[in-house]
Amino acid sequence: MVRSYISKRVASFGYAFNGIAAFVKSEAHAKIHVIATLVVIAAGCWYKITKVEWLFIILAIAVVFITEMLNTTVEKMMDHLSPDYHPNIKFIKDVAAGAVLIGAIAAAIIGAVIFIPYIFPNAINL
Ligand SMILES: Nc1ncnc2c1ncn2[C@@H]1O[C@H](COP(=O)(O)OP(=O)(O)OP(=O)(O)O)[C@@H](O)[C@H]1O
Repeated sequence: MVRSYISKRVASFGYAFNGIAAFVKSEAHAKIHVIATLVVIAAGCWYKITKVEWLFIILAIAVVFITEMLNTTVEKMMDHLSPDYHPNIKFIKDVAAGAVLIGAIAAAIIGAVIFIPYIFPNAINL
């Protein structure tokens, strides 16, 4: 009983990791996010950003990936259910894309507020 519960949970983790791998493999946006994430992590290590700054960076990375992954699932679901043009599909896809945009803008602001003072120490203090 306990064993089957644990093996089911382990399998669920496997499916979730498969989902991340499938997303990165199939979506061009995902590859760009992975490269951007690696650049940001390298910059964070290089400038030795603080613990709190790391927390914001991790949150920003997560928001970008989560919104992009949910947007991709919404797009795939809509294309599967209704490949033809429909105003409701337009609404659903546009709202999902809007969520991605909000996440990306928030991440860009967080990145700028954290890294600009490190990159340009003499610039205005953000
Ligand atoms: N079946 C449809 N019915 C109505 N409008 C649609 C439909 N498919 C796409 N659209 C419109 O086209 C926009 C782009 O849709 P699409 O699925 O191509 O997303 P995308 O952002 O270009 O995705 P990706 O670049 O990840 O393939 C949608 O936001 C929506 O406005």
